Order: sequence, then structure tokens, then C-alpha cells
Amino acid sequence: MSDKSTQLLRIGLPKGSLQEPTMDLFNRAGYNIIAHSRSYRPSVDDKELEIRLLRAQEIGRYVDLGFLDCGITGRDWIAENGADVEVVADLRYSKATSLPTRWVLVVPEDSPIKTVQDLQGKRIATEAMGLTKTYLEKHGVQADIEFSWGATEVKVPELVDAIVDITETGSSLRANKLRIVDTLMESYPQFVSSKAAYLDPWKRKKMERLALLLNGALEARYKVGLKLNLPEHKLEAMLHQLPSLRRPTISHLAGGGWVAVETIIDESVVREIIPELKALGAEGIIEYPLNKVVH
Ligand SMILES: Nc1ncnc2c1ncn2[C@@H]1O[C@H](COP(=O)(O)OP(=O)(O)OP(=O)(O)O)[C@@H](O)[C@H]1O
Ligand SMILES: O=P(O)(O)OC[C@H]1O[C@H](OP(=O)(O)OP(=O)(O)O)[C@H](O)[C@@H]1O
Ligand SMILES: [Mg+2]
Repeated sequence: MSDKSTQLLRIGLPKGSLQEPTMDLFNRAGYNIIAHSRSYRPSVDDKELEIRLLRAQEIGRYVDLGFLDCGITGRDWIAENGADVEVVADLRYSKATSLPTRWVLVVPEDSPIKTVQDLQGKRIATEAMGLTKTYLEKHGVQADIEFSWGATEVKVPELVDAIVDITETGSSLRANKLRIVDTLMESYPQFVSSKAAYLDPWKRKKMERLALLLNGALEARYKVGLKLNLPEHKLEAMLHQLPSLRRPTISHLAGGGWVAVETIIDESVVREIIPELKALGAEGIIEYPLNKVVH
């Protein structure tokens, strides 16, 4: 049927570590996803979208094969699978922070292994076999790499000498008394499309709009809006003292003598700035959250 209302974009989203932050991001981008606890086919309030929840490790491959039009998963797994896909957008979010995931070579704190060269003839466990193999080859080191189904941290030093695993905040490494020897890769999620979907004008446009809203929501994450009124003769001093206000919008208030100032700033500097504005003579200071910022 050529009826526009029947057009569908089939998107794969990651279950597991990235599920919650991904659902949260879609929510902030304006899509309400309702995922019933045992269902991998969540419903969404956009009839042009069809969502499938899949393991992060598999999404790249199903997009490459064209079973999904597009998907969101870690760049790490897209690379590991050698998936031949188009990148619609990089999405810089993570599980707990805004730090990227890092794949790290890790040993027990008291291990004699200090550099990759010390791994010669040793045993390494990892979920990312391809990444680890390429890394060792690059350094001319021969070691036994064995596939790990997970819970990899528990395997050193009894079962293997070293592991290659994921870290974000470092708390799992600290809890297991492990030390990083080297970083193999940094990864954020990527929004990827199949070659065919990318060539379909309707799907391409739909994906690009979605990417714009997702990135707009990410951009707004750590920013807030700030509004205040200031005696006009204090304006110069304010702009001079508070460069983090960047280029605010200034409008003149009726009656003269006062200006209204409006700007978007990093949430982290607000607690410094508000008391300074007050000290400068600002009144009616309001801070408000933002849903999206699109440049
Ligand atoms: N703690 C984390 N912080 C940020 N990103 C993470 C974290 N753990 C995993 N990821 C990212 O989520 C994706 C899936 O991670 P992973 O391969 O560990 O699977 P999972 O969803 O955690 O399931 P499991 O580990 O139980 O097999 C990867 O792209 C990875 O980079
Ligand atoms: O540096 P950190 O912030 O501690 O993050 C790293 C942890 O996150 C991942 O586990 P995940 O949450 O995916 O659970 P899993 O063990 O089931 O994979 C990874 O396998 C580490 O255990
Ligand atoms: Mg995991």
C-alpha cells in the first residue's frame, strides 16, 4: 500500500545495561514508551515506530541484515560484529553518567602484570574476542583469549591472568580490587541504519528527525534556563563578571531603567551564579529546566 499512514520504521533498542537510559532518553525526546515487564515489543505513542528490544550485542547484526531498519546500541558492539551499517547519529549517553564506556585490560591490583607485553603466554577472558585479538596483535603479544559469557571480573586471578571488560564509573573495578593496565576502546551508543532504510527517503527523514530530538534531549540534560531582571546600569558589570552567561538575550522593561536578561547555562555553574546575580542587584531570578536544546 502506498498510503502514508501505513509507513513504519522498525527500530531495535537495547535491553540490558542501556535499556533504562535509552527509555529515559526517548521519554525526554517526547516519545512515551510503555514496556511491559516480560515483553520485548514495547508500545510507543507514535504509530510510525515499531520497537523491538534486543540484546545490545545483536542489534548491529540485525540492522546490517535488514531485519531492523535501524537501531541504537553501543559503538563497541557494532564494531565487534563488523556490522555494515550507516551511522545516523552518535548519542553521547551512558548508563549512570555522561562518561563513555571503556573497554579496559584489567588485572588484580597485586598482579605482576604491568604492561600488555607482560601478557605473553598468559590467559585472558573477555566478551569482546575480536577487540582483544586485534589489540594483542597490534602489540605483537601471543596469549590465549577465551570467550566469557559475563561475570568476567570474578575470573581473575583463579581462572585467568587478565580480563578485558567494560568500565564506566570504575566502581566495579574498585569493588573487585582490580587495576587497569590499558584502555582498548571508548564507546558511546550509536543510532545506526541499514543501507536500505538509509536509501528510503521516508525512513531516512524519520530517522533524522528522531536523531535530532534525541540529541536535543541529550543537549538539554545538564543545562537550565535562567531569567532575571537587573538595573540597566549594572548590565556591563554583570556581563564582565559572569562570562558563563555567554550571550544572553536582553530586553528592556517598560518604564525604563531595568532590563530582563535570559540565557541558557550549564546547571553546574548555577549555584555560583545566582548568589552573584543577587549581589549585583538582580531581582526576580528564576531557573527552569529544559526539555530540548537544538542548535
Ligand atoms: N556500566 C555501563 N555504563 C555504560 N555503558 C555500558 C555499561 N555497561 C554496558 N554498557 C554498554 O551497553 C552495551 C551492552 O553492554 P553489555 O555488553 O555489558 O551487555 P549488557 O546489556 O550489560 O548485558 P550483560 O552484560 O548482562 O550481558 C554496550 O554497548 C556497552 O558499551
Ligand atoms: O565501572 P562501572 O560503572 O562499575 O561499570 C562497569 C560495570 O558495568 C557493566 O556491568 P552491567 O551493569 O552491564 O552488569 P552485568 O555485570 O550484568 O553486565 C560491566 O560489566 C561492569 O561490571
Ligand atoms: Mg554488561
